[in-house]
Amino acid sequence: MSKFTRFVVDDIRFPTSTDFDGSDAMNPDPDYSAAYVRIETDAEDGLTGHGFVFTIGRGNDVQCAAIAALQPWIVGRDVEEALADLGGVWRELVHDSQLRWLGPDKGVIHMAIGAVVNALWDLRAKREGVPLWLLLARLSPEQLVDLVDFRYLSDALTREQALDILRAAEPHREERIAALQRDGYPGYTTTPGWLGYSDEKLARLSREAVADGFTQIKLKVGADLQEDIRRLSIAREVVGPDIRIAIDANQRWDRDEAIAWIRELSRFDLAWVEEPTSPDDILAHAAIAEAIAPVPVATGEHGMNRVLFKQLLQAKALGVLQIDATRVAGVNENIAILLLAAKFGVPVCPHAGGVGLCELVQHLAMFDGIAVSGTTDGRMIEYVAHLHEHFAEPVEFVDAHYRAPKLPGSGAEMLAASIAEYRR
Ligand SMILES: C[C@H](O)[C@@H](O)CC(=O)C(=O)O
Repeated sequence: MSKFTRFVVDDIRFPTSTDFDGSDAMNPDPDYSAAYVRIETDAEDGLTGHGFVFTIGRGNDVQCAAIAALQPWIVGRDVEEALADLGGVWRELVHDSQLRWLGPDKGVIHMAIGAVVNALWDLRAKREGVPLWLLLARLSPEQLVDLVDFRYLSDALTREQALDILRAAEPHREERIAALQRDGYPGYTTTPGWLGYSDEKLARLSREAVADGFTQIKLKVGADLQEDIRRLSIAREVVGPDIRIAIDANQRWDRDEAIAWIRELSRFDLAWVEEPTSPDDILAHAAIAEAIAPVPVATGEHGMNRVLFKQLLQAKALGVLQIDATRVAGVNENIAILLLAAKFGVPVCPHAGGVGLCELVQHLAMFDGIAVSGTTDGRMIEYVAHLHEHFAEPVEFVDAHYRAPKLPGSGAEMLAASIAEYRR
């Protein structure tokens, strides 16, 4: 029997480097930051659980305060009991009437719960000696549905339907695990596409992406139409007709502006149009999706909770669903969203532009490919080539594929030296 004894929150900020830009139409100068939590126990194994929320600059103060406020919910409780029932812990935190009042199910408090839930999953995977993706991929369908809260979802997805999805994928799980360990999971890159890069850098990085084996790149758009046309002309010229180019407006447009702007850019043969408008505006997304078909709308990195994803799917408002490992309330809620996507037959291509998001979200995509959708067809994880060196198990990326993580845990643990150097 052991207890949770310490709960340490660190405000970690990585200033934008001269080499890496990271700017988009709504975030001109982002300082990538992490509101980072480490949970300790009095167990002899000395293992710790790590989780974080990706934020930008001073917003990290607010997020750290929200995570710190959750300490009384964790410290002092029994470790084995909590880790054996992470569905119960999730429900307790998300349905707590005092925390719920601050949402419900949205904003900094919801993301704070996500960081804590993810830290508990990190600890559980370390205790079981396996990477998180493998731990999840070997849970039974019954254990997986017990992690999910079907309240507010049952008009689109019931527990029984979720069980059917998971049972359908169950027979070939071990073959898919072997294939993942052999081949990796496909990725696409946003590295060439940040708004602040010169034409020369855009062309060079796009050329390098193709040489590195990528079949898709992503360009930020939405600040200026003529600039977008110029930058897309350069990228298309460099990569040729066979490489997919996705665009990402980071919520810049109103509905009708989005439709008109995208029509101007459609000559560049777009793979998808990401975050065209407010992430909460389901009807505008549906109208945009209808107007720009067959080019799919992609969204989700700012999706606040499972209910929003349910409605986006019900309204046919997205064609590519982008989960984010630190936006909703942790692993459990992302399992619910993966199940919803499978129910509606929509591919999941996770968001990973930020610090540590590649490290975390790869586990969820790999789990999806093995045990939920059971496929990687039409699916890719975003890849961005920066800040990986701060993590205990940085992503391993070979021939445009994520290699399956091998170390026990969720990938969230940062190196002590990096925390010491970048902590405020
Ligand atoms: C501010 C972040 O860099 C954001 O632009 C990332 C993002 O939207 C993406 O990678 O997609």
